[in-house]
Amino acid sequence: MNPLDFDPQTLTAAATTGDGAAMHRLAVLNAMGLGVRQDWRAALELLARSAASGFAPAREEMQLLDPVDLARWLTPPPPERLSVSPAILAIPGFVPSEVCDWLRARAEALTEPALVYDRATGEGRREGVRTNAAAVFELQRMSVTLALVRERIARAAGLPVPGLEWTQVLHYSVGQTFDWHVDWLDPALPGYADDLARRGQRIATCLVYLNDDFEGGETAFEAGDLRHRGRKGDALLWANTLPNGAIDQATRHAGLPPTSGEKWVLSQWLRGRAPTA
Ligand SMILES: O=C(O)CCC(=O)C(=O)O
Ligand SMILES: [Fe+2]
Repeated sequence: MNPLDFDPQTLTAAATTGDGAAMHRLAVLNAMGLGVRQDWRAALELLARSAASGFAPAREEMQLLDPVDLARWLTPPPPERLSVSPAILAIPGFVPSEVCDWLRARAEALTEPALVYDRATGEGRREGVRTNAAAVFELQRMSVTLALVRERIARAAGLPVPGLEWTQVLHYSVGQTFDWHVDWLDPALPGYADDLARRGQRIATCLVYLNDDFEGGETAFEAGDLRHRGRKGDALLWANTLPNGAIDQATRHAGLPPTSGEKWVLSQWLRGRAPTA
């Protein structure tokens, strides 16, 4: 199977001949509604068939999700409001602990440590000012499990799944930080014009804390001097825009550096709509 091939027809043909990798890829497309109409039942059926064919990644996901409680995945737990303006919600118990571990392990395999080349020693060393490292889960790396997490995030935010950017998992070692920033794209900057026209604004951000065995490392908001650190599996969801659609200047925030241990967090940026071609 061509690693770049995500054409549903090609995949369906391959799946008919018993190709487990094609079945898994089709499961992902059905879960995301990408190139096909979104169909969670079909996605889970394809995942089961792929696992039964012996395709190892599908078997792993089946084991992880077993038994898949679809209704539960599709119903996010009730949020707690941390702030009205900016609008920030905490959602405890958003992702099961074993799924957090799995996502972290997959990110760990992908994340390049944030090293800079030290001319004196010729070795890589950590640089304090360098931002945290990130693993991007683009389509090639997508799984039914991550599609379930993304679906749950979209539902919690009340925004469409096709508007979700590729999910990232961020990693912070002691002292590493995601410095003060906003997640909305500045409409005043010409460099963002094309992207804004095609994809729309980043209306919301959702974080899922994948571990909590570290000190420091809070998510901090300038407004109200808010600092938040969820437990493993908890989500933090906030709006980057005001109800009238304008960017919310009060959403400046940072990922503060852990003072001991390391922090793993899933970061999901959400647009308000599917991209135009
Ligand atoms: O790690 C954090 O707490 C903040 C992450 C963040 O700001 C982002 O992903 O946009
Ligand atoms: Fe951010």
